[in-house]
Amino acid sequence: MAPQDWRTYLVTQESLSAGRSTVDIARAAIEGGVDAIQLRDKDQSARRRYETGQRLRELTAEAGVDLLVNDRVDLALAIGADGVHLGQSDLPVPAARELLGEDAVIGKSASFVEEARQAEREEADYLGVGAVYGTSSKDVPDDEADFGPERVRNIVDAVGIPVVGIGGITASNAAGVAEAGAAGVAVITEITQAEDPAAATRDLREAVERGREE
Ligand SMILES: Cc1ncc(COP(=O)(O)OP(=O)(O)O)c(N)n1
Ligand SMILES: Cc1nc(C(=O)O)sc1CCOP(=O)(O)O
Ligand SMILES: [Mg+2]
Repeated sequence: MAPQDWRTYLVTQESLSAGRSTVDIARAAIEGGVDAIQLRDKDQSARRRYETGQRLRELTAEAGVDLLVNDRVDLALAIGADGVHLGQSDLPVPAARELLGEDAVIGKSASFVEEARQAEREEADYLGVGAVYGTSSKDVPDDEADFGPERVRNIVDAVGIPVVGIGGITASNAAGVAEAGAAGVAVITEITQAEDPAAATRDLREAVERGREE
């Protein structure tokens, strides 16, 4: 599936998963109809993420869900992921493309219009734009924090590649992010901390669909 068709995108973080494993959360999110999963778990060793990534690859391949890896091109290659999500201080998109190949899906983080334009010039396939709302899942600098759907709209209007909103997104505010022009939403805790992660994924998807129709 292409990034413009992603409605819901799970970013994994086992330490925020209420005692459940990333593989169990991913399985439930797949049951709930998630479109893409990013292996993040930044606090874990490469070896541990490799082992988790192999399981995620099996599950996502069977379900037709896209699998991306946060930051690490080597890990993406090792587990046969569909692509990688790069931040502002990671490898430039063309260097990652050289290693992963033309078919890889490469996403880039952008919090400002100029970062978004630069990512598009580098031929990123999609943008992760945040933090749209307040989040305690990651430390975000003040000028990138809780900027609201208006900045999502500004970025969507400035580029021609799909935008995924991230940061503090829940089923209650996701429609507003989609209404601002985002193709979909990426979340950690809305799914990982939910009592029922499959239902949380379904609720998020419904909210995005509603926002897209506005
Ligand atoms: C979909 C998506 N968007 C943005 C990010 C943030 O990436 P980055 O800025 O590199 O921060 P870390 O996640 O690496 O801490 C993301 N991971 N996914
Ligand atoms: C990984 C990440 N990146 C962000 C950014 O703004 O780039 S915010 C974030 C954490 C998202 O977690 P939650 O859905 O629990 O708020
Ligand atoms: Mg990163």
